[in-house]
Amino acid sequence: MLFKVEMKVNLPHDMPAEVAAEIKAREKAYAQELQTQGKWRHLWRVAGSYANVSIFDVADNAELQDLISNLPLFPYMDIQVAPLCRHPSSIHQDDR
Ligand SMILES: O=C(O)C[C@H]1C=CC(=O)O1
Repeated sequence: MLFKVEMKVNLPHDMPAEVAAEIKAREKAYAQELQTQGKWRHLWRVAGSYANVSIFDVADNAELQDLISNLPLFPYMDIQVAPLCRHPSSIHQDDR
């Protein structure tokens, strides 16, 4: 199942820089592992914002919840999720 996930990061302004850097490093490693597994299909920065638009390919809602809630930045993000389905005009056969 495909999901569009929009994440906006809101780190506390008083968070020490080294704490933020450590969380971001863990987030990057986790995000890259999920991309390697094919579960995090697309990851795009929203220009001008500390936010991203992502496409996840997971078995079901429960797996998406599990993956997202384990993001190291999860406590500091506003997240919006939308389920996707194939567009009838799409020429991409791998869209599901
Ligand atoms: O930077 C972000 O958009 C937040 C988060 C998503 C992937 C990652 O490495 O950090």
